Amino acid sequence: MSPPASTPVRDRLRIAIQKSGRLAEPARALLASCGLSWRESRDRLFCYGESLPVDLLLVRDDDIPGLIADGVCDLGVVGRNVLLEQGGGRVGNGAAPAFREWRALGFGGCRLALAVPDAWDWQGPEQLTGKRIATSYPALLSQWLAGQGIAAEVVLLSGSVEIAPRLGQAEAICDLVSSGATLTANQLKPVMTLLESEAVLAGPVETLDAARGELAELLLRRLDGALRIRHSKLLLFQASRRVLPDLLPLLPDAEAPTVMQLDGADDLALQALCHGAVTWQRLEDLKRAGARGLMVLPVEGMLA
Ligand SMILES: Nc1ncnc2c1ncn2[C@@H]1O[C@H](COP(=O)(O)OP(=O)(O)OP(=O)(O)O)[C@@H](O)[C@H]1O
Ligand SMILES: O=P(O)(O)OC[C@H]1O[C@H](OP(=O)(O)OP(=O)(O)O)[C@H](O)[C@@H]1O
Ligand SMILES: [Mg+2]
Repeated sequence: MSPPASTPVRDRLRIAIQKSGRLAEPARALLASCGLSWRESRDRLFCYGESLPVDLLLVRDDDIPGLIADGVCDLGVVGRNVLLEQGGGRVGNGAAPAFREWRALGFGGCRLALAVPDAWDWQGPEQLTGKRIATSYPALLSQWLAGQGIAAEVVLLSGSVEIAPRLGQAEAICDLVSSGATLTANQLKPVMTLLESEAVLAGPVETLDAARGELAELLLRRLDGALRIRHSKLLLFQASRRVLPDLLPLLPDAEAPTVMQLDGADDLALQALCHGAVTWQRLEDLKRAGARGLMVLPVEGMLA
């Protein structure tokens, strides 16, 4: 996308993140783990990138897709729910897609679900025909209803959607669910999942210009490394060669372990990068299978 004539060309990359809210801190922490650091402006709405020419813009999450579409920022961290809702809304209005998901980031997990009063005997989506459904996600709900071939009325609310059935504004709702506590507190039950969501790195559909494109590539490489090792641990231990066939099946999530021979012909030192949880239970299983001197180390960084 070429910037409007009045927009000066930028050679610094600009990333929008939520100013405050669920995604604010994890987004910042993830970018910091990619080696980015910033100096904050006094109004705390803009952070100037110090370690790399990558600046942060602190905004409401709902504004992030539009800022990317307008070229005001290059990338953004936002819920998939918001990105797809706004994308659906734009396409519904005849606009071309301007932003897309570049990476799933593994935090901010929730789902967009359809919920009905506990008392309903839920038989299936056709029960929604002619009903009013309250939601803050009209585009995603309308798409889903159209896909199911159901004619229902979409009632738009910007928040506190779960209370709508009790207020008589709607018979059902479609909203984000995480623990399910808000639904339960409002005597509602989830019956369909429309979307599994998490925080994503969003970027433009079109490629960025050379300078910012290179910065974005660098950031993506670091991000992929950071995401890959997020739950990884380095496992060090020793074992006899003959128990290796018993140990390896206990490490299904490990990259091919490094095996070093120790002085005694039968003695090995092993080093395995495990991408799944290394629990106490797992360590005890490995010990039982013949591993000795087990040690679990955190992984600070990785570049493939
Ligand atoms: N209950 C939840 N559990 C986990 N993640 C959630 C939950 N609710 C929302 N999210 C995710 O976090 C994102 C941000 O939620 P938050 O409540 O902070 O947004 P907001 O109130 O719209 O903030 P803003 O003030 O920036 O507009 C949501 O779009 C969604 O992707
Ligand atoms: O399943 P749960 O864990 O209960 O979470 C779901 C609730 O969380 C979000 O609301 P939030 O707390 O952000 O309030 P808001 O919608 O008024 O911003 C969402 O809109 C649901 O209401
Ligand atoms: Mg918001």
